[in-house]
Amino acid sequence: MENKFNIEQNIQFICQEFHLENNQKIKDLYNHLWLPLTLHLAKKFRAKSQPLLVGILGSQGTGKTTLTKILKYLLSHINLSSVTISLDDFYKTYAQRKALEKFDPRLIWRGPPLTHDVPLALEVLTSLLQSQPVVIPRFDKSLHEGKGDRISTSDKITDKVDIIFFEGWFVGVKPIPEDKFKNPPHPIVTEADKKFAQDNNQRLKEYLPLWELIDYQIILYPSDYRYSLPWRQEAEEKMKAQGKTGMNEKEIKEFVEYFWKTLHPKLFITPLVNNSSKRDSLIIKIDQDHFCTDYMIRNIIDSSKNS
Ligand SMILES: Nc1ncnc2c1ncn2[C@@H]1O[C@H](COP(=O)(O)OP(=O)(O)O)[C@@H](O)[C@H]1O
Ligand SMILES: O=C(O)[C@H](O)COP(=O)(O)O
Repeated sequence: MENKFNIEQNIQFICQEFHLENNQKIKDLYNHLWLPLTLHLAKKFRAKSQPLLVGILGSQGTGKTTLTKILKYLLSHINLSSVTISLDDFYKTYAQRKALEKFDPRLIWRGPPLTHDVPLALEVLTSLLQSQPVVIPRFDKSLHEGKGDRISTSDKITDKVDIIFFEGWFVGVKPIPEDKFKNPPHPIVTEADKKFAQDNNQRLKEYLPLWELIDYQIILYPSDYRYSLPWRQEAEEKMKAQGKTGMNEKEIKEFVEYFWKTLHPKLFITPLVNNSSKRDSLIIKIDQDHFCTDYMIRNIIDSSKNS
């Protein structure tokens, strides 16, 4: 199956298309992560023989969007169709979030539990899993000075899709025991911060039916969660370079810290990583330049190469 992949040509395309520097690290990622993972997902799909829902969890800027685009491209080489949906696509509209802010003034930014339309997400993902025609909403983060809004151009899917990528900053994250908030990590400092974190923990319950649909979970796990700040700045710069409006530096910092206060990666993602089972999840440990540092990954997915 591997000879369907022209390595040099694919790497060149990926780098050009996704604005990555063509270097040895990218070649290593291609050989040890992207290609074996593509084959692993194909194997999982064939075993299920129905659409496979792959959840991709990673804090801000870990590379969820880039990874799903690459996997989508490689899957097309073995005639598997895929679609990517972001948790962000299910954000409530700008107007709905303005109303939400009146209900809870702490919801000043998009992001926390309650700012998504969960029933809509359930409807869309269930339809895709049942190969029913569906309209996927889309969200543009650049609107309203970076606050974002749902856009009118949605994606209509009428053909059967083999693999559904569902990516987002807390896709698959579950509520944690209350005692974990006794000595919370920075920047959860004040009593008000603590209360906000605890309320978000409770509000996560609404999302559990969504996570139950996931067949296979991938977690992009940075060696330091604080990398989200430079990554987010980088992404916002790229957005502005395309002529779109975005947040300024101060706003980006507040936004990223807000996410940490909402569902802190140390509280919510680290336990998932520590308790994951190899059968239904894959942990991809990454360093600051998004390079996968964990060669164990080969052991997990190597078997797929022979299929
Ligand atoms: N494997 C990679 N190598 C180098 N840069 C990457 C890689 N993956 C993502 N990036 C860069 O990191 C930034 C955030 O990536 P993105 O895919 O948008 O993350 P997310 O969707 O998790 O927010 C972007 O500027 C992107 O080009
Ligand atoms: O609303 C957002 O900007 C995202 O949910 C978090 O950012 P990300 O796309 O970098 O994860």
